[in-house]
Amino acid sequence: MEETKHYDVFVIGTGIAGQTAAEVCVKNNLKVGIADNRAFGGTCAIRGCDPKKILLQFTELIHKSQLLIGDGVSKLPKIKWKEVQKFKSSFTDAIPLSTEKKLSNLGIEYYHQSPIFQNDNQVLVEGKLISANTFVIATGMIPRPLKITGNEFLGISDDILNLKKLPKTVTFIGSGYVGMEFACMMATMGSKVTMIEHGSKPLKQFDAFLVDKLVTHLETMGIRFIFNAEVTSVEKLKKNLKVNYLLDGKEKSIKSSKVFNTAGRVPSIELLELEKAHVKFDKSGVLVDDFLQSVSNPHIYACGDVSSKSLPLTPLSGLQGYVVGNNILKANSKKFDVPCIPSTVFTNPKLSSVGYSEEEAQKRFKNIKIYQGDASAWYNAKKENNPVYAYKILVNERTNVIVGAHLLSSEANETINVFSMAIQQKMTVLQFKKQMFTYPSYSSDLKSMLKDTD
Ligand SMILES: Cc1cc2nc3c(=O)[nH]c(=O)nc-3n(C[C@H](O)[C@H](O)[C@H](O)COP(=O)(O)OP(=O)(O)OC[C@H]3O[C@@H](n4cnc5c(N)ncnc54)[C@H](O)[C@@H]3O)c2cc1C
Ligand SMILES: NC(=O)c1ccc[n+]([C@@H]2O[C@H](COP(=O)([O-])OP(=O)(O)OC[C@H]3O[C@@H](n4cnc5c(N)ncnc54)[C@H](O)[C@@H]3O)[C@@H](O)[C@H]2O)c1
Repeated sequence: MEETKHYDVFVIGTGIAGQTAAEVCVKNNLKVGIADNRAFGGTCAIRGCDPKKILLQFTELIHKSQLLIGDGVSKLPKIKWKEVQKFKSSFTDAIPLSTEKKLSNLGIEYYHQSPIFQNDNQVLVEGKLISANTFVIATGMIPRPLKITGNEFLGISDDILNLKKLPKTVTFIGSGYVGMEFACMMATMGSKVTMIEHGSKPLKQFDAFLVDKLVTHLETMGIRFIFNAEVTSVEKLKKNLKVNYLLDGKEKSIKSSKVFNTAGRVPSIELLELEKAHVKFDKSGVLVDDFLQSVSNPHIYACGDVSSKSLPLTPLSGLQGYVVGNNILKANSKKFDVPCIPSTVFTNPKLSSVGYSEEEAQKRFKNIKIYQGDASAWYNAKKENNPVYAYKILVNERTNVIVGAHLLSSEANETINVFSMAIQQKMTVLQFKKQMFTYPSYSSDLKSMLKDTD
């Protein structure tokens, strides 16, 4: 007979969503347990946003220097990749232990295994049968395995982040956020990069006018894009990997020393045996209602990337963890309203977006006004010799309220936050133009983007 244990709340997953939900509950005197089957700390801190940005700051240094060669820069900085990796590891290596310490100090008991549901309110973990009044599923997402021969030769984003040296040639299958960011990083560092995408363009969620400009720029950096292609298999050769694909019905192939699967991520639910707990799920994740409670089992909530109501972004996962914690404490008192959430693809230049896309705004409002332009001749871009700078701002014509902003620039990840606040505050163009910004700065350009041209 297994040892049994009971918790008020048992959380599965120690990423931002799971940690936030657990913390809210334990700070309100509930008995909380948590489990993770990998090192504690989650994707963002160990295998995602944070280590990625550490690596990218070095490639950004190279990119900025490349643009200024002959105008004051005579030689590109020499990046020692081994040292870069060591620096990055000094952040990531510390996360698991500090997370365990934090959980322990809060009085949360933890387990290092994937729990397996036994029934509606019991799991088996580390040989213990654990019951809880409420379970929180916060297991995030994992790369979607490609069902092709040779899938085992493909690397994933974890492998890219830990590369000991940069490959001379590299192919990415899939050109979403992950593929585009790492392709840009490696191309800047001198790798010959090919992107194979089954759609007709990359970054489908982003504004086409800006995506086209980004792609054109990345092509001038040497990245080769192959669109509308279906990868059929990957073969291991003596030195290289060979990717076979179909393009316009013709069989083609490309060789490179590394190939990465960047074709999207799927909810990490396979090991949990959710069927035994009557938890409904589909390809979007655990099906939840507006309170982030399972639609089929009231003992269970889901938050973060794994919930059907998430957009896989760190700030949203944290917010969902907070909502779940509060709904456990105060019987479904907080609905999860999708906030106005900005997002950035960290390429060079960066592509950022907040609020409605042009297509969404067209559907939602009778008339919209579009402020769109190429700002590469503006001072900010020119002082960097940066050939790419563009924008599209959407305004509800009836009310003059700003409803969407899309930016492509070296500082778009910061300036998009200004538009995010404006949209949340339902600012009109006039109110926005009354704001004062520092000069010279990319923020000071934002008002100029809202100038009437006629
Ligand atoms: C390469 C990369 C770069 C990214 N960059 C950004 C960025 O710049 N900005 C941004 O906003 N977002 C970024 N994201 C997305 C962001 O990392 C996620 O949205 C966020 O980490 C999700 O948090 P979470 O808590 O929901 O899940 P996670 O952080 O993934 O945590 C889930 C935890 O559950 C554990 N787990 C999984 N299955 C089980 C199981 N069966 N049993 C027990 N434990 C389990 C995992 O080990 C993990 O620790 C990036 C993602 C990747 C992959
Ligand atoms: N900067 C950020 O905020 C950031 C960075 C990385 C990831 N993320 C989050 O993680 C999520 C996952 O990112 P991702 O890049 O893994 O997925 P994604 O869904 O953004 O992109 C996957 C791409 O692969 C393509 N694809 C799918 N199957 C394919 C196939 N068989 N062959 C060729 N191409 C194929 C898709 O058409 C798409 O363009 C994102 O939605 C994002 O929310 C965010």
